[in-house]
Amino acid sequence: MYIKSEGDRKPRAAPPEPTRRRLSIILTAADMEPAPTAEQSAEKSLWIFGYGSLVWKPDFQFTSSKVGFIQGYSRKFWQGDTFHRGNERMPGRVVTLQEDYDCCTWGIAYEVCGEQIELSLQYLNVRESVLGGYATKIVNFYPQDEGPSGTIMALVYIATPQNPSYLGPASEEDIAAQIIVSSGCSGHNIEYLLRLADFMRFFCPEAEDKHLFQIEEALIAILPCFYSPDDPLAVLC
Ligand SMILES: N[C@@H](CCC(=O)N[C@@H](CS)C(=O)NCC(=O)O)C(=O)O
Repeated sequence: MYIKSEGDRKPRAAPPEPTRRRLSIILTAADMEPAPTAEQSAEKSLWIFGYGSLVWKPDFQFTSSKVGFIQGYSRKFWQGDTFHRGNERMPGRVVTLQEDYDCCTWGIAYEVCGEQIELSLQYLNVRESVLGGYATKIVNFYPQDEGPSGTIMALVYIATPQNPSYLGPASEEDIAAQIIVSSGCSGHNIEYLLRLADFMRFFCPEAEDKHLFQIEEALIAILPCFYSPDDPLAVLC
């Protein structure tokens, strides 16, 4: 099943060969854990959909994960961040979801079972809501390569325009310029952008995301030193 993604459908040019380090970071998040045991299957489970840093840094225990998408939203670098990727004087820019009927947003859904549920929600409440300004919502998640019958209800964290850190729309060039000068407790804002772009290139090559890749292109145009065919993150790591 393929839902029209943001922008055009044509696959992008073949991505640069991923270096082992970059792909190993992304694979950690997307690695399929062993099938749940019978006891786990009998346990309660919750699915959590990630579309920003959660696709490459979930940092909570989960039982399984699936790459896929949610419908009716587009991913935008419209949320300010004064902790993880910025500070009060120079807020960074991280992603949130904008309601957009014709679009879908790709990411990873993580299944948490049993005690993983409370532990993951406690952790994400601090990381996403307390420190990030995100609120929770329940959405339908469509796993890659599964039909409509495979739809899964998932929890997602969205930063609405009502939260105090919301920055709203800006040109991709201005967003790139803000990302270049921002860094916070979790690292540089450039890393946040490039790891998300890497995830999309390697796990969702068919799912165009114009906003994300235009920001990446604008950043590379400003700082060509940050982009070498083998590892754009070399300078940061
Ligand atoms: N809720 C989105 C965005 C999450 C996100 O990027 N949140 C920021 C909070 S401002 C974060 O956790 N950053 C951690 C980091 O940048 O390493 C997701 O599902 O991935």
